Amino acid sequence: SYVLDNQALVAPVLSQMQAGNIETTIGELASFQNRFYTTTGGTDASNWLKQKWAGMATGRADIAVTQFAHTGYNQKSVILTITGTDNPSEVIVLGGHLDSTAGSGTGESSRAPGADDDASGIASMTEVLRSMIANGYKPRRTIKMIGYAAEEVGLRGSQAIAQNFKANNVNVVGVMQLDMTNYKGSANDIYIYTDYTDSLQNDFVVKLINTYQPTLTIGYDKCGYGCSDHASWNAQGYYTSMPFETSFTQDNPYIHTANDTFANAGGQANHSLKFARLAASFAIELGSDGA
Ligand SMILES: N[C@H](Cc1ccc(I)cc1)C(=O)NO
Ligand SMILES: [Zn+2]
Ligand SMILES: [Zn+2]
Repeated sequence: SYVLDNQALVAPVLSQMQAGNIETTIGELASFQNRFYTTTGGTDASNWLKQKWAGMATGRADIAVTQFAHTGYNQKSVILTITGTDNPSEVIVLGGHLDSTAGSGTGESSRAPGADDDASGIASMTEVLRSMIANGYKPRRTIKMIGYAAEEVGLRGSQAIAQNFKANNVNVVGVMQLDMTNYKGSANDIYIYTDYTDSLQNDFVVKLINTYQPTLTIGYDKCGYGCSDHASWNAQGYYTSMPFETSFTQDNPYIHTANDTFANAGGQANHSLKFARLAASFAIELGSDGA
């Protein structure tokens, strides 16, 4: 439910989260020449993320990491599953995309670091995972973290996954998308996007920010189109939210170029940490609810 009644579980996980760890993961992902959905870099990045998350989950029998193969291109999505203890059929999804692009004509040697778009989102999720494990957190519901393939070419990875989940009647109770979390280009800290998302869940997200990160300021905006993977889940009727780094007109000008670097987002991950903490509070508040 959207009642905040798991503060004792949320607080220690949030306090342990650090920007430096997010910076490290952004650097690792940005070091691939590109992560485009049809290149070897795109395939290598997917395999790398699977190995990284699996390594972090060592010793946790309730955590599994799999790859979701897509038809028509080699890059696979990566799905980490933390199986719930006593209410496992109800599922929370945190998502970001692992592919990157340098724009039209991206090929094997194209440089596309995608530090903000969307290494920042993957790195934010990874820090959530690390702190949950460090604190021995075990959810009652199932929590899935998904690195989508092929977002840049039409939300293709998330569309396949959301359709698959719907076809299999997976009871996803909430989805949060983290796409671009580290470029602070606007006055407010977190912008709640109101199109292709769910308004009641968005109100819950605002409550999470006001409760767990009360110094942060909130803005609202719209993309006007399906601007990231949340739209794939929305299309299948699932509740989604997309907290975003800036207002629509002030978005990161470097994305989809070789200049989407960590340095060009300010050379620190403090903005991403806000989104990582929001994602952690979202997953733990919802994930700790019984049937
Ligand atoms: N279209 C999105 C980028 C994007 C998303 C939201 C806003 I506001 C501005 C720009 C993309 O490239 N996602 O990978
Ligand atoms: Zn993106
Ligand atoms: Zn993009």
